[in-house]
Amino acid sequence: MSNPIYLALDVPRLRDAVALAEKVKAHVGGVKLGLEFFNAHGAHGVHMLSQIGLPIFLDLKLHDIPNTVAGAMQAIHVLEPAIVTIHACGGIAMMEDAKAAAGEKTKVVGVTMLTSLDEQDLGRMGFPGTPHDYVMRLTEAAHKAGLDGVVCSGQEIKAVHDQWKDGFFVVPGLRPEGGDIGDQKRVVTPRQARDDGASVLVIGRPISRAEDPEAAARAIEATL
Ligand SMILES: O=c1ccn([C@@H]2O[C@H](COP(=O)(O)O)[C@@H](O)[C@H]2O)c(=O)[nH]1
Repeated sequence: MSNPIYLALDVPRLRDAVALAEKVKAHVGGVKLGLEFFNAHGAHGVHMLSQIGLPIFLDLKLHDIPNTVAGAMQAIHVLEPAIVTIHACGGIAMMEDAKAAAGEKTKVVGVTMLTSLDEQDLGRMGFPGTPHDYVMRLTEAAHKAGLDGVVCSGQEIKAVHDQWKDGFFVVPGLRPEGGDIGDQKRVVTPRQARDDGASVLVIGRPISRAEDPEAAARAIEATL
């Protein structure tokens, strides 16, 4: 089985991102380039990281009208990402058009509810109900729209997997036992997320901010 860990490269300088990926590449299955990286380094940065030889996950969380999101998907086609994220709450038509515009080898996954939010946050934004219900509703919509899968927290992955047996599921908000959770709220360990059905385990700061990132990645890999 391939390594499900994708390292989130949320570091400001391109050369630091490349050096970090080089350091841990034996212990991860791919790299995730998000808004911080892509807005700073764009396509050039993606090409630089591609040279390391790991699959690239573009975590762009696209969220706009269908025509605009489809155009963005076409624009990144040339970068051949293995995975791209869009926001599932952008609607069924937006998700359908995004999937249709993506390259054949690119998995398009819908972000359901950010792992930095909890039930209280939902209520404060005017959405009654639990994270579980919110995630399950958006998962159903993403499935209906023909996406490859969703992004959810490790607290919902089991239910999501039960509802969508052959889906592709990305789980961030992961911390080794006792790790600092920072701004994340719905958190589980990498091992629990994997056991409950995650396809991809997104891990950033527990590796990138460790004193010895290579040792941290190796230790997390050993728990799986
Ligand atoms: O719901 C979500 C969606 C995406 N992310 C991204 O994952 C990493 C997590 O980083 P850590 O340092 O391991 O907390 C980060 O790039 C987020 O943008 C998420 O956390 N939650």
